[in-house]
Amino acid sequence: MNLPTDTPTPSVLKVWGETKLEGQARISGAKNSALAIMAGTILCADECRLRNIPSLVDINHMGDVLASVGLKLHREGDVLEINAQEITTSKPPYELVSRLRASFFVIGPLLARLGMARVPLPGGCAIGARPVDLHVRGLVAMGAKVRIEHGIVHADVPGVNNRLQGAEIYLDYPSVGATETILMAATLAEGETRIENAAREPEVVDLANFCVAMGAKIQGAGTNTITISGVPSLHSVDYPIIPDRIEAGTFLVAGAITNSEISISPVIPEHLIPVLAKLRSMGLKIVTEAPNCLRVIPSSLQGTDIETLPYPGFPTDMQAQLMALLSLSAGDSVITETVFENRLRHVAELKRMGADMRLKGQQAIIRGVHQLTGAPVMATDLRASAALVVAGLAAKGITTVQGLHHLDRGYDNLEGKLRQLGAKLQRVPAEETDLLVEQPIKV
Ligand SMILES: CC(=O)N[C@H]1[C@@H](OP(=O)(O)OP(=O)(O)OC[C@H]2O[C@@H](n3ccc(=O)[nH]c3=O)[C@H](O)[C@@H]2O)O[C@H](CO)[C@@H](O)[C@@H]1O
Ligand SMILES: C=C(OP(=O)(O)O)C(=O)O
Repeated sequence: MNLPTDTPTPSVLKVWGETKLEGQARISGAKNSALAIMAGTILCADECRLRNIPSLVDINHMGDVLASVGLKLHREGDVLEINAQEITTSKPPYELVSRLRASFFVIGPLLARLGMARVPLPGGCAIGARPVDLHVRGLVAMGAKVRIEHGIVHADVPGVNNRLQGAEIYLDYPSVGATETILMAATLAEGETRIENAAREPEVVDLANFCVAMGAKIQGAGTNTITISGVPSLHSVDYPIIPDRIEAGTFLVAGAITNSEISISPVIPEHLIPVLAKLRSMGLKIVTEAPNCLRVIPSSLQGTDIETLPYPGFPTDMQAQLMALLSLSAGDSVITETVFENRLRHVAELKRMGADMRLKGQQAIIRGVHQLTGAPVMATDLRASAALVVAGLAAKGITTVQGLHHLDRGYDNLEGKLRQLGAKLQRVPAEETDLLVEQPIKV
């Protein structure tokens, strides 16, 4: 595929602080929609054309996973054509699958198309244990025989026609990935599948809309009960990916933390409801300039409490960025991370920059300070990397962010887009800076 390659490592990002931003940021297609929909193209024995695909290392890696099972991919700009007419194997290799979480989502479509799949346990951000038991239980309920051996999930559909059977599936937790795996598998199953306690995230709805555009029969996506009536086959489609609500939220925080007036588009404001509600409750003025364009206006900000939850609750993928903002907001705040058990490691890094915060179990307790100061910091996961960059834009002096492979996984040209708004950032080889983080600090 004609996609960006991994960042040559090690390099670090120097961020000059006390920046004012100005202008409009263009929001790319949603990473988590694009990745699931790329897996979904396996369902169609023809060519699919996906538009608004972001330029990300994760997309590149997902492309490699699809190519490894025989799909043909061609990318030009933000258009990605995927032809799944021929699938040569049901076994994507560990080296590719282990690079990202979403690679595991191919198990549902592979099983639906071929009646068998051999998929290694996935990778992704080290933000928790992230088991796949809910995915597997859903497939088993639909008639698959599944065993996990040597880190590989072996799934087979017994019977003469190798077709999964519709089933009633209750998810113990509204997992995004499990909902997507089961939804895709069910599109080609025999009979009706009902997913109860399904995830309601906009990316799940986008995947369902994509499947419906290919001829699938799906009702209820976006609610906690999704019903899928299996069809024998799906047809090719030309489909645009929704804008990335997490990238949009990150830019809103970038504007707020630097006391700047910027606008962002295209966005679907409805997808940002929990983020907008929280930002507005902190005192941030955000106006709708056009149906798909939001403008953030400089405002003095008050601390607040945040609890991450499945959609329409506050998204865990915006937690780190909000923490950066709360570190500079007046008064006390408490952030409770309920979705992933290991997603507060940026607390230690923000403390390096002078933030007043401490960890108590799954909570970060924050006391707003007047100023952060630039420091060498380490990105511990994807959204932590963005949080450190936006904190660096506000801080006094230079912040040097290491661990950029996280940033490149999920942000389409964040530096370029910020630079266009007037920020000063530069990627330099690690050896050209003497500010590297050596010791983790105690929280
Ligand atoms: C590629 C992608 O779309 N990634 C998103 C997706 O991840 P992902 O699909 O992995 O997230 P899930 O919603 O599945 O995970 C939520 C919680 O459920 C647990 N769980 C999940 C599956 C399972 O079989 N068993 C189980 O216990 C997880 O460990 C986690 O604690 O949704 C997350 C929650 O909005 C986002 O942070 C990720 O950015
Ligand atoms: C956690 C994330 O991604 P993934 O599920 O791919 O690790 C994320 O997008 O913040």
